[in-house]
Formats: sequence, structure tokens, C-alpha cells
Amino acid sequence: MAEPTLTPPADGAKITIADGVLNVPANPIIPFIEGDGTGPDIWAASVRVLDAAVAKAYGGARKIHWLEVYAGEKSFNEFGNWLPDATVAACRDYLVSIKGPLTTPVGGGIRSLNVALRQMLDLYACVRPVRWFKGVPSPVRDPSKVDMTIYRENTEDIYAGIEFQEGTDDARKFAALLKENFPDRYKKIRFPDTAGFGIKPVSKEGTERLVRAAIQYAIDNDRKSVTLVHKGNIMKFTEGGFRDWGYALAQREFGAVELDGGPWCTLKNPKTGKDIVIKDAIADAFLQQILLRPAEYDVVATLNLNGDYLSDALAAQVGGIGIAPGGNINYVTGHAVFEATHGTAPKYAGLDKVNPGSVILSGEMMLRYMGWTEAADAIIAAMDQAIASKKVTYDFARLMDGATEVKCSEFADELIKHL
Ligand SMILES: NC(=O)C1=CN([C@@H]2O[C@H](COP(=O)(O)OP(=O)(O)OC[C@H]3O[C@@H](n4cnc5c(N)ncnc54)[C@H](OP(=O)(O)O)[C@@H]3O)[C@@H](O)[C@H]2O)C=CC1
Ligand SMILES: O=C(O)CCC(=O)C(=O)O
Ligand SMILES: [Mg+2]
Repeated sequence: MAEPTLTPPADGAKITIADGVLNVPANPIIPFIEGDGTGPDIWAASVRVLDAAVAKAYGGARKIHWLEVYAGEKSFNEFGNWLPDATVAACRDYLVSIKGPLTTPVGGGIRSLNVALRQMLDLYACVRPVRWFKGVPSPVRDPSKVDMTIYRENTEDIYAGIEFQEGTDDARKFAALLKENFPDRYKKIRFPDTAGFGIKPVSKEGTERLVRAAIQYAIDNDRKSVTLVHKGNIMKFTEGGFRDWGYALAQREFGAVELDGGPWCTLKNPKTGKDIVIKDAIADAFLQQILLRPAEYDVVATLNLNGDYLSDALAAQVGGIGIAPGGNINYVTGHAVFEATHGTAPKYAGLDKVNPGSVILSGEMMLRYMGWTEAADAIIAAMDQAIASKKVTYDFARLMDGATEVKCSEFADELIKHL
């Protein structure tokens, strides 16, 4: 496997962190991965908008120096390497990066490069804000009631867990280990000889750092509640553990007190003096609650797989998997990789067709994370105006009355016009 040689832009400088605070120079080097499928179209559109927003907000006094790093199909085709060490090292060294979607085959082949990157950099919080932009077509009656931020645990759970493929020596060894050490539990496996196995690790430490980040976000952003979403009635020691450790942390570290005998509790936001309610919901019921009573939910803290399902469902509820952004963040080390919620949408690859809003708004989150608030605000305002002008990509145009369909690149032009 070859390693690409990366040449950092000569005029750029590194983002650093000291005492938990990012130090962002006016000329930061930011690594980017273009992505597979629709990734190249989306990135080409996004980088123009991000550069234009920064230029507009700071009159040329600040500029991002982009460093292309490789992963996925492009990397495999050029270097025979799906995820070069140099890519992981660059994301580590430069602290903040952004990526397009990467393909993961189903049922075999390489494991997810996206998950691998999150695990290697220990990016424990997958942060996915879901809000409605006025005018975006939605399948629900009042999408304006949806304003939630998902904090999805990003390094544990079966989603990032250990699997044994049916029929392999490993699966047989694992079954034998269970049979010998846990005979009662082994007996409950319905078809042990033809089973694949998955292990779902969920730890107290992993839960606590995620819930801590979610509560801190609620405090910093004046939010009303944090809901712990789990399937703890069935998976008592993993999903149930998540709920119990989450409540305990809220009480121990944030001074939350039980409401009416618990388990719900409430804490005073030290910045505003207002109450923040910590509550929980079982995942299946929560999926119907967000459709029927979305206004009752605000910040959501959940495990990896639940968070994956919830992210797409909530994005669709506001009409916009095409504009659903995200960031994978370690709040202690400062490492962060921003990326869309959606995948590579391969049927649209190379057609200059899909909505680039997802990566542009992931870039907006990145700018805000860097403290470049003015550029981030400019992107949100431009998004509002571009959607109001009804010149939108196919996904919105097909559901919007009186819309003009524009290409991916043309939607970027529209945004730049409105900056
Ligand atoms: N973080 C990452 O890199 C992720 C990677 N993946 C990977 O992506 C691949 C494809 O996954 P798949 O299940 O098809 O899910 P995708 O999210 O790629 O696509 C599903 C559907 O979502 C809509 N969509 C996706 N992106 C956009 C966009 N930018 N603008 C408008 N609509 C969009 C399209 O809907 P319609 O057909 O209605 O037009 C598309 O067919 C898989 O290999 C998967 O593993 C998946 C998720 C995240
Ligand atoms: O890694 C993948 O292929 C899928 C990732 C995904 O769906 C997500 O993180 O939301
Ligand atoms: Mg997903």
C-alpha cells in the first residue's frame, strides 16, 4: 500500500489548542477529503461558498488554506490505500478538517472508513443539528416545530463494535467461548451453528463524556431540555446503562435534582438561571414522539446506532437530508471532522445535481467551531435567502410549488450571490 505525499500549503499555519481553547490563525491549514460518489460535485460547490463567506466576512484578512488528503475510492485508485496513515495524521496534526461522504459496501468488503476515522481520532460526539429553513418542503404539517440537536455517541455500541461472520473459524471460536463460559446465555441463542455475532460495548466513561458534552451544549445555547434516548428496557446493561449513567452524571456534575421522585431531573443553567430538564425516552416511542410532538424535544443524547437512525429520520422531517450537516468532535483534544449526515448517493455521482447544502452547512458548523462566527452567520443568512428565492436543487424543487431547479454548482452560485 502506497502512502500519498502531502504538501502543506506554504502560506498556511496550524490551528492549535491550549488549555482546551482553540487558537486559530488568520491563515489556517484545513485538510479536506473530497469523498466518493457525489462527494466531488458537492465539495467543488462547497469550497467556493466557504471561501466566499470568509472573504466577505473578513475582507481578505482571513483565508483558509486547504490541504487535500485522501480516503475512499479516489485514494484506493491512486495509492491502492483506502485510508492512508498520512490522512489520519493530517487530521490529527491540523486538528480541524472536513470531509465528503465515503462508500461502505454492505455485507462484506472494507469496514466503514467513516467509522474508522471517528475511532482513530476518538471523535466521541457526532453533533447533528436539525432545524427547518423557512420554505423548505417537508412531509410534516409544521416543520418549524423541529429544532433539535442530536449528540450521538460516536465510538462505541454495535455500530462501532466487533462482529464475527457466520460460518468462519472466528464465529465458531466465539460460540465455543460463550458455550464454555456462559452456558445459560449460550442456550438462548436460537440457531448457534449458523449465527453471526456482534458485540455491543457501551461504557460508563464513553456515556459520561457524551452526555457531558450534550448538557454543556444545552447550557451554552440556552436550550430547554436534554433527552437521553435508549432501548434500555431490552438491552439493560448497555442502553439501560447509558440512561442511568447519563442521569447520574447530570446530578453529580451539573447539580441536577430529581423531579417528582425521578428519574427526570432538572438543573439551573448557570448562564441564564433557567431550568434545563434532563429526561429520557425509549427509542421506538421517541421516533413517534418526534413526529407527533417535536416541540417537546430539544437536545438529544443517544447511542451510536440510535443516533444514526434518528439523524436521517429527523433530517427528512425538516425536508432536508440534502442540507443536514454534522460534526464529529472530541471536546477535550479539540479534534474535529465535519461531514454531512447523508452518504454518497451514488446514482447521482458526476451529474452536478444533488444539494451541496449538507457539506456547506457542515462547513458553517466548522467555521463556528473555529470562532469565525461572522462567516458562519453569513452562510446561514444566504441559505435562508437562496431557499426563499426558490432556485433550488432537485430534492427541494420536486416538492416546492413554483421552484426553479438548479444544479449543484448553480445552487452554490445562488448562495454566493446572497452572501
Ligand atoms: N458519513 C458518510 O460518509 C456516510 C456514508 N454513507 C455511505 O454512502 C453510501 C450510500 O448510502 P445510501 O444508503 O444510498 O444513503 P445516501 O444518504 O447516500 O442516499 C440516500 C438518498 O438520500 C438522498 N440524498 C443523499 N444525499 C443527498 C444530497 N446531497 N442532496 C439531495 N438528496 C440527497 C437521495 O434521495 P433521492 O433518491 O430521494 O433523491 C439519496 O438517494 C453507502 O455506501 C453508505 O455506507 C452513508 C451515510 C453517511
Ligand atoms: O460509514 C458509513 O458508511 C455510514 C455512516 C452513517 O450512516 C452515519 O454516520 O450517519
Ligand atoms: Mg447515517
